[in-house]
Amino acid sequence: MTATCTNLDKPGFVCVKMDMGEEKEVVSLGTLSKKMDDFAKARDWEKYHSPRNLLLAMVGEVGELSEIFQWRGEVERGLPDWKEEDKVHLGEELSDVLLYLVRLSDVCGVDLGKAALRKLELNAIKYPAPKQTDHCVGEHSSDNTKLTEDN
Ligand SMILES: Nc1ccn([C@H]2C[C@H](O)[C@@H](COP(=O)(O)OP(=O)(O)OP(=O)(O)O)O2)c(=O)n1
Repeated sequence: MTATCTNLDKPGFVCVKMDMGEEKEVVSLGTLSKKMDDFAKARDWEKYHSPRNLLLAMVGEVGELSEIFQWRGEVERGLPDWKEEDKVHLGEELSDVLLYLVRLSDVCGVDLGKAALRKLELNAIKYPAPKQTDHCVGEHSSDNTKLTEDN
């Protein structure tokens, strides 16, 4: 990722220029956090958005998310056999969990993006990637990245 710019046509989206030159539209955690704050303020719901309430609400939504997978047996990546409406429902429940998580982090004064990046670094130290053998290592560093991403 090399540069970002605000996409004026699509509020909430940020256009990110990737290393290979292509552009991608993404939504930042900061945007979600701000929108949740606006949502709560507009309804005078800030008094309900205490850390404990938000945590319980999030856990409730994790339960709703779990129900979607309940009794289905193992599910293939990409959900190729799912109906479109089930995928939409999945997106809604995933969003509820994310929105409460973002809001919880916000009211606790935790910068979730920063904390998550730091945690990824700690994870990499705790679980080092296996050393690549001559057989695996390609000529370019991007080959090494690919190996890590696939793991
Ligand atoms: N006090 C509240 C209540 C709701 N929401 C927002 C965050 C969630 O994204 C969504 C949750 O709404 P519901 O509690 O109505 O839950 P569902 O949308 O899952 O509906 P249902 O439980 O009927 O399936 O609304 C919120 O911020 N604060």
